[in-house]
Amino acid sequence: MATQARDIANRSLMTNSNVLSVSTSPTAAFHSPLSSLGASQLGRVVTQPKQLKPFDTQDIKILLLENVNQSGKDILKGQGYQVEALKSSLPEDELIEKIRDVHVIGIRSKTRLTERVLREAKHLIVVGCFCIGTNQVDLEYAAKEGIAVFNSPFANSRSVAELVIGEIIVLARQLGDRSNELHSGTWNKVSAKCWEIRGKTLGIIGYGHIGSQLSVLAEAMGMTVIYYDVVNHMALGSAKQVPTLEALLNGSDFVTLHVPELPETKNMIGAPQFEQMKTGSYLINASRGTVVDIPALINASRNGKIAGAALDVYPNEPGGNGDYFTSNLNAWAEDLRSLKNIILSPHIGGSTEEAQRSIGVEVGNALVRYVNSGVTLGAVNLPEVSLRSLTLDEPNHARVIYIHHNVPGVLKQVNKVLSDHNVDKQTTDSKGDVAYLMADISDVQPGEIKDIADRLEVLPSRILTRFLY
Ligand SMILES: NC(=O)C1=CN([C@@H]2O[C@H](COP(=O)(O)OP(=O)(O)OC[C@H]3O[C@@H](n4cnc5c(N)ncnc54)[C@H](O)[C@@H]3O)[C@@H](O)[C@H]2O)C=CC1
Ligand SMILES: O=C(O)CCC(=O)C(=O)O
Repeated sequence: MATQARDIANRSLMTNSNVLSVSTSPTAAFHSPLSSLGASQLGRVVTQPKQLKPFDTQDIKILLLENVNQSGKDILKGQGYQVEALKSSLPEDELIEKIRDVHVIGIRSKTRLTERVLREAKHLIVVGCFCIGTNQVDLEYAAKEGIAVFNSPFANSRSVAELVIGEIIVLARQLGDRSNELHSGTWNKVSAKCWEIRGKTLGIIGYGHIGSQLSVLAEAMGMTVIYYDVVNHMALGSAKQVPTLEALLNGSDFVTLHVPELPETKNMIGAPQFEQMKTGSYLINASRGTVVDIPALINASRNGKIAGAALDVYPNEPGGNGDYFTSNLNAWAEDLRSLKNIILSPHIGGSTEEAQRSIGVEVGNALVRYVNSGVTLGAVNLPEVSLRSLTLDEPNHARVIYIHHNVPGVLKQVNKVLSDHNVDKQTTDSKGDVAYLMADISDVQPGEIKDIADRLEVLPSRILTRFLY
């Protein structure tokens, strides 16, 4: 689909002055040392960002789902975009209705942007995943349609790692059960099968941003850390990489999963893997619900193979707060809820004020950069391409963005179209079958842009063309 309607130009190429909050206090903010210095103190010549036309920023329609943090909403509203923000996700048919109209959609982990949904998104140019995971988006299809996808690759990693540390202690001390008992009026003071975590072995599956952060925290609590990863990662502290999943399962008192949702990680922990775990060990899953075979976990808990588990993620998750977690959603839900020493949390690994605020700023800024200037730095499905901003000193310039099939001869054809003008700067890169070209051309009048657009439109390689001027 290559529609004229998705060719959005926009009024501003402004730089964003929001600061990224990585504070430990709810109110403090982190300022880059440079942000307190005026540009003149740095000896730079100040050039005003150029106001782009013909479209107003108010023409950009944005739909934010799943309670995106205020920091993200503020950045997008600050640009003058039309922002509609909903607290929960939407059922697929309602999503399709809404997505038809918007240029930008912001989601978290719940909203599935499948090919069926994206096919209807005739105006969509970019998706913001206000989270780490992007498994909920059909990235390949989006790229084929020229729709960029951004995420926040590590702003909530620390929050997940801290939750897991908490869960390790809560499981080792059966704290969830003791608390539930006392909430219902029963005093039950026990020490049998309650343990310190000092000296125990934590096995981390997936030693990426979260797994490695957790490794450091766990060692600080006196645990021994081993990890298994398909990639050979540098061990932090005294942690040791083990060669196989089986070696990790054999050697760990606590096993925790931090892998992405992939075909290879589906049911990565099932009946055979529970057999390989130590009797009386614990399993924690704060990655994706598809990674653990839950009926196998229920069996392993009932037959005493595992002494407890903590789950933050599920194959099917409710759409919003207040929805029920029952067998209507997952056939085994009631069995799971009835088990002893099982912590069930509603996908809150990344849900802290710090993480959500940082994600809002990071993804909000990425969306503004993409809409206003076409820069794809940080995109997960398109090549990462950047050009310095146009300024007021360059009044008759236009930026051409040409997303196209990665086939031979395209540059020659595009440059033929642009050849009546001076190409001041140009960059291009490809990722798989899709390539992204940006060019700033000078001495171009608004009337001439239509002509350039029309000529690019008909090139067979075209996926999507945008003009910013
Ligand atoms: N519960 C929650 O709220 C949150 C959950 N997550 C989930 O956690 C996952 C991990 O996050 P990050 O650490 O940031 O990801 P990451 O990409 O930094 O690390 C993932 C690691 O898993 C490894 N891996 C991939 N396939 C594997 C396999 N088959 N066997 C062993 N290792 C494998 C990779 O090599 C990589 O080192 C995310 O993909 C997301 O699904 C992320 C944030 C919050
Ligand atoms: O906070 C969310 O909704 C999703 C967290 C998560 O799973 C992620 O960041 O991948």
